[in-house]
Amino acid sequence: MQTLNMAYIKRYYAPASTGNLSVGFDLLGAAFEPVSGELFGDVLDICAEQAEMTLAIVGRYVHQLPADHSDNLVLSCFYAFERKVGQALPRLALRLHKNLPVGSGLGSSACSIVVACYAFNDYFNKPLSNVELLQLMAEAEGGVSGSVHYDNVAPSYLGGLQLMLPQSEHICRRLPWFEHWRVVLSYPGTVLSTKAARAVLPTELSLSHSIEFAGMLSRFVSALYIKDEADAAAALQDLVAEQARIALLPELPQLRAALCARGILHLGISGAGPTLFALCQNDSQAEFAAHYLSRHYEKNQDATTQICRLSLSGARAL
Ligand SMILES: Nc1ncnc2c1ncn2[C@@H]1O[C@H](COP(=O)(O)OP(=O)(O)OP(=O)(O)O)[C@@H](O)[C@H]1O
Ligand SMILES: N[C@@H](CCO)C(=O)O
Repeated sequence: MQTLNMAYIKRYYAPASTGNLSVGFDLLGAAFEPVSGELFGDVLDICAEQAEMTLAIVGRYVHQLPADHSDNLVLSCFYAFERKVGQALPRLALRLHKNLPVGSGLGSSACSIVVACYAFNDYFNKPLSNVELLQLMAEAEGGVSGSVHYDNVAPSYLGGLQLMLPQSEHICRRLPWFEHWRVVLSYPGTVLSTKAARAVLPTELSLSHSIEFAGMLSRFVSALYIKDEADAAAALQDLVAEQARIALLPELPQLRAALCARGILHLGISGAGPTLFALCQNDSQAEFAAHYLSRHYEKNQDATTQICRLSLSGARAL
């Protein structure tokens, strides 16, 4: 209990992230931060070195986490980090500010994993390289969702819009982005586990479908590089997950039609959902989308809608 009010030695932050970005199932992800400057991501305080590991949890979404803190990803990341480093590390008093809702499609588990691994590596003088750290994060994320995918951990750690590069030693690469784009993230307040949302996915894609998927992702990436905003927006088509997941988010088509009728570029599923992301060309569109989604998509007191820009820096010490 004492850690709840303890001063901290170091404080770390990792931002929310949107996996898939509609067009890049498991291969594309972006980190976002509210334009208001609010910290919409988890914060981890290292409060003291001591004989045993302890974790206190505070923050808006603490009630969505298991009551038994020994199950918390922050602690499992500490032991996984210690194993990867290969030497016994001093035990810490930790405090997690759980600012992201769990099972939301905002990369909540990834965010806790990223902030924890980043914090331990920084605090213990960087024994792991960027790539080793990213692999550790992805393994931890795989343990939660049932499959190793980097599309939340990579952007939350490195910032920006990240494209995964299968079989490359680089793991992922940052893509260009339109600086004036705003993304409205709307979380309805209901929980959807990533495992459950993955269970409904098709296990195979036909040849023609695979080519269409690869083609649409290529169209999006090339449009970003040549700065063709209209073509990039037109390529935001989910040809893998949306059809299978629509039964879990039945309001999406109607909400999308209403927002796109106002010139908003796209409304898609953030990660596995239920959060939706609206891609907007400017602040006034973003304000409209935020107002509309707050009114028509939020369902309870856990809900939140945030107007965001791309998080350029990702995880960091505060
Ligand atoms: N610090 C933590 N943050 C988030 N989830 C945690 C944490 N510690 C343990 N968990 C558990 O990990 C699981 C996270 O589930 P899940 O992957 O569905 O959520 P999510 O990461 O919020 O989803 P998404 O990636 O779609 O945003 C839950 O069972 C949750 O109780
Ligand atoms: N790419 C993952 C993201 C989970 O947030 C999925 O859609 O299942």
